[in-house]
Amino acid sequence: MGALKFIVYFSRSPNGLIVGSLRHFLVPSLILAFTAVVETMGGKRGRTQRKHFKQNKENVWKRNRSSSDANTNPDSSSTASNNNNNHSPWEPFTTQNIDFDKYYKEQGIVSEDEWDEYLNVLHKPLPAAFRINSSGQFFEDIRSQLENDFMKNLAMEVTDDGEVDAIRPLPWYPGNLAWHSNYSRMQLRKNQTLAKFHEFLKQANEIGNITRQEAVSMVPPIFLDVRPDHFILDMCAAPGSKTFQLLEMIHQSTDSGLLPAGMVIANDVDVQRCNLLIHQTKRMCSANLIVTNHEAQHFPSCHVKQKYLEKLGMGNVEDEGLTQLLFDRVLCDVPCSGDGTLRKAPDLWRKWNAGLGNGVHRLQVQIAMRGIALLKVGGRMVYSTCSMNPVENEAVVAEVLRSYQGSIELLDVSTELPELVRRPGLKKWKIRDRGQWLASYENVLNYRRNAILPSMFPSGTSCESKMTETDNQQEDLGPSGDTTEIETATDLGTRLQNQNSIDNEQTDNCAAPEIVTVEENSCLPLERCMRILPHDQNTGAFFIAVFQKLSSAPVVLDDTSNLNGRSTHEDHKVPKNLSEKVVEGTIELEINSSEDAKPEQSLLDKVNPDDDVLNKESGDDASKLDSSGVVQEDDELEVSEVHEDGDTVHEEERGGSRKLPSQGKWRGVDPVVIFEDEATINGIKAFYGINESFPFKDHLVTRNNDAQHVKRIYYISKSVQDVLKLNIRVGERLKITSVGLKIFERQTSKEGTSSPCGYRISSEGLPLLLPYITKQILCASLADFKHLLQYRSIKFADFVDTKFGEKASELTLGCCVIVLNTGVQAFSDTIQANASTIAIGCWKGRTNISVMVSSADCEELLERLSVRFRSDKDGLEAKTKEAATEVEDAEETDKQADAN
Ligand SMILES: C[S@@+](CC[C@H](N)C(=O)[O-])C[C@H]1O[C@@H](n2cnc3c(N)ncnc32)[C@H](O)[C@@H]1O
Repeated sequence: MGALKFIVYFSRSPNGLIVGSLRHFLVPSLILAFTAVVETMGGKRGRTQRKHFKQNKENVWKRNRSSSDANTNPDSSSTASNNNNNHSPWEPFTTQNIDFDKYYKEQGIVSEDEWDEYLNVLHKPLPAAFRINSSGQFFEDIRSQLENDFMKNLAMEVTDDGEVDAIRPLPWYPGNLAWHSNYSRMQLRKNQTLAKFHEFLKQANEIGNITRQEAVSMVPPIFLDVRPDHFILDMCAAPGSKTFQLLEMIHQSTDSGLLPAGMVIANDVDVQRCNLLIHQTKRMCSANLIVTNHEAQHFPSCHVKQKYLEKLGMGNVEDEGLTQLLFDRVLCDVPCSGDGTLRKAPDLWRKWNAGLGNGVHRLQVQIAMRGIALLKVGGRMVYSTCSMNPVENEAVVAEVLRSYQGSIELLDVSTELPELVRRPGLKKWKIRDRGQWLASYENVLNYRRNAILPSMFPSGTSCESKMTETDNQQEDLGPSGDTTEIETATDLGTRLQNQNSIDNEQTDNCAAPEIVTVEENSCLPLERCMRILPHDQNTGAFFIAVFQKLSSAPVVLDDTSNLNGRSTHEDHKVPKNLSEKVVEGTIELEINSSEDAKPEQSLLDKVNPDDDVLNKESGDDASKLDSSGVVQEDDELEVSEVHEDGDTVHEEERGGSRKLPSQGKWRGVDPVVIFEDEATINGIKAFYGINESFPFKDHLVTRNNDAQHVKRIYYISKSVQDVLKLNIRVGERLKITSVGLKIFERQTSKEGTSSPCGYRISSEGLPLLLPYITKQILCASLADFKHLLQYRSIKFADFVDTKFGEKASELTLGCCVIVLNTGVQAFSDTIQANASTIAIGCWKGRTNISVMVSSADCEELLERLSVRFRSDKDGLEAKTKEAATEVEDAEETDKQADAN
């Protein structure tokens, strides 16, 4: 059965990094085609990505120190024994982990009689899944090809496991737009039909017509309930599969040439992963996207206060555009231990231990808190992880609910997406630390209180409050009255002794609690959370919780917060209970950021005289916390408009309307500069005959201050423009790594320099501009259009339609657009483009027309055309001929009219 194989796995490691591992092992036959993401991206991947993957490559067979060290860590001791002592690198990797089994059995993640099935499925490779890009021009064709061709033709092709219907739509995903495929790579190559399917997947993925994505990972954006006018923040966005989904959602129903009113900010802390994100989302061609690079828990506030505007004599907030950056939707897909991806990343079996989840809990809470703070009242936030662990899931949700009590609600979404099988969140769980079970915070030894936090436990209470509670109301221990004693003080003493010997560490400062420890049970409605488990519908695992913000929450920051097991360091200041001191208004968590604000001169210096103040402010956000820990509302960003001497600056004093200056303060990040070089813009407009209704002003940006040497010009939507303007106003708090859609590119070829226009239209920008172009645009017959895609360059005289060849020769030297005549269009010079218009960017040279589209794009487009037009091929050609005759007749009539 097995065959010796080299398999390259790319998987999400616990911290969210993509880990590539070259494995040398006996394949039990089911190695999924999609697992080797590299295969599809390989040849085309940019330098940055290759470097990134290379750096993370790890041979899971190589015995490293951590596996031999595992004996010293009680939580991974059995993992080490699982690896056994035979150091042969040829042995299949382990998919067993006794600690894992113990941990999840104890948590009651599934009932006892389900356990074997659960584990059995968890050990199987993950079926591949992909989504059709619903905002793509060909999405209906692709869906119908899957439904009518592949699904039917492959109906007889059972998988190696005997699975029938190995490709099928995911029943819970709207509109048959997401699919499951369970063929192994070997199978995909076995016969022609499967090979064709494989080729289809590779090609469509590369172009962006489909996106490979784990089925369960598609769920969180659906629960966000996105509308095209929403401002959305994706807090931990890389590598960007969910960002892509969010962009699809806002673009879905937008007409050709128009942009939605909403926008997405996709953020990730890791610069290299931001590059993956940019690469991934580039396929979406969106002018409504900003990619930022911040720690999500410190994502900046961008807020210019109303009363400050009043102070400046600018009372009308409407006139000032956006004055605060809050979001209608926030996706909080946090870094996690990742054990929900075990089927895709089996190397995790070896690495898994309970400490992984404990280690990320604090960060997860901080990110989720920040997400809520940045949410508009009435807005939704989805919190999700690809982990099954309650400490990363229910415990985080509970802590957020406790901190924002009353001002947020955990939504019951049980009626949404009814076909998705999911389980309610847990109400009780335990914490495992260093080989010991802890049912309550009072079990935590003093010296472990830096790592094990009160918020990890179902009650969420610290020792002191717990003691007060137990003293006062022993009987009131949870809504169900579950007071099961699981450990007595004597047991605990014995356990502490055991732990002491296990850890071989001093226990001088151990707490010696004398209270009875009871199993905790959360009184919060955590059953509204959703846990998707692998054996329910043959997927990976995921956890999802949906919050709604009910009111602008008052908040107190307090050093003794539940997250502060360790110290009173500023970084750990997070909202605590809201019952004490409060401040009105939106929560502003201004926590000391480790990010680097560059105090360098930039274009901003010339425009904004307050730069020194701004730098000071963004470098020292923690100064906003007063001694009591209360956020000082008055400080909030108002200094962005105040001189150091305290004088306010009026807009007029700066010389009228303020320009959008560059983003120049972040080290290593190119500035975002509004491109307003009139001569160049007018030249572009005139060359392509771009209709005046196309909005240019303040919609073009570059990453280069020097207008004369701009290589790429990007287009931004009005929503993105508003955010950029606000960002300038607040002192460039957002560190923007990518923004907008590449619309024009400087000509670099020899011939390009002799064209009257120095810029060509990029493929990404063409769909947006198409309805507005009136010059340098021609309509070609299907035959000529296909020839162009096939041969990539055709001499004027060699076009099938000689008239088209003549017209092409009359175009001005430079970039041009060739539109496919689908029969409805007459061969005239006025082309009425709409969402269904198929067009490509070309180059009109001295003797020929050449396409300016990658060969992969050409191949995919050819494939799309052959699928779309195969059924009515004859009809189309007849229509084309008819249209050509009509035009000829019209021209003849014109000529006669002219002659008369
Ligand atoms: C689970 S992955 C996100 C997957 C992504 N949402 C998607 O669907 O493609 C977690 C991401 O969080 C990022 N991350 C880790 N710590 C972070 C932090 N403090 N702030 C922002 N991002 C962080 C990691 O770099 C990683 O890309």
